[in-house]
Amino acid sequence: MTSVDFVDAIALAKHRQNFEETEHTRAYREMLAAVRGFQNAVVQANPSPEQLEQMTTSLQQMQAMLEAQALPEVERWYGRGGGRDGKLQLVTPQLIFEEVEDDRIHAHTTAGEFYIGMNGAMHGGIVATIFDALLGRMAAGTQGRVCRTAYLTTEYKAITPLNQRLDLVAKVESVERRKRFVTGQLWHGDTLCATADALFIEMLPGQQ
Ligand SMILES: CCCCCCCCCC(=O)SCCNC(=O)CCNC(=O)[C@H](O)C(C)(C)COP(=O)(O)OP(=O)(O)OC[C@H]1O[C@@H](n2cnc3c(N)ncnc32)[C@H](O)[C@@H]1OP(=O)(O)O
Repeated sequence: MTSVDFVDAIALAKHRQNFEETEHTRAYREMLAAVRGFQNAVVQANPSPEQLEQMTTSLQQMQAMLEAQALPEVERWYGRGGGRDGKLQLVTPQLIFEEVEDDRIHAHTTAGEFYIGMNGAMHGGIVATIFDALLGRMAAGTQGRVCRTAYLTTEYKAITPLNQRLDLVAKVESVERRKRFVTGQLWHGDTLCATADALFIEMLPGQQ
């Protein structure tokens, strides 16, 4: 495939769906887990000036090491993967997929302190981002349909807690031509914390 082919979302998505986890990519997944751990720690501490200087220098060194190896999107591992452990990504807490059917998904997650809004509640934008990832996976279904979000509406019904298991349910409500209407629920135990409804549109060849 040439870089021109990757202007096409379907070509890019199909290329990226074809991803086999190896020992090397599992080590990358572990590194991302360490980044999550770091993010959770960094929001909770007020380090001393000496510690801050030391950490800033170390982070700048790691950043330079990564920048020297930067790759075009098509070649990166980031954003790929799937299966039970979900994608290699940092934009939401890790989603664990327990059941994936063509019209229903059950997943769970536990969000660390990094995703805090205020007073122990998850940030509302993160709740919506979790739904975009979950409902996007629902729209893709078991066949890996390539879809984009046309709209996503989220209702916040109760505080979404951090550091506790959250259960996520998604359903396809209806399908009309390229349109897939999907809904989602986010539960903490018996408490319904948030709901979402969204429209995903299946992409046409040539669309970005
Ligand atoms: C390689 C990467 C690809 C994989 C992606 C994984 C994505 C994960 C999910 C995302 O977060 S995507 C990022 C956020 N979404 C976007 O950036 C999408 C921006 N919008 C668009 O690109 C276009 O608007 C879109 C592709 C969604 C639709 O444009 P089209 O020109 O293909 O569709 P068209 O306008 O012809 O509409 C098709 C049908 O959907 C309906 N429709 C479109 N947008 C609508 C809307 N907002 N509300 C209600 N209906 C809508 C439209 O009326 C029509 O209905 P009918 O079939 O009944 O005629």
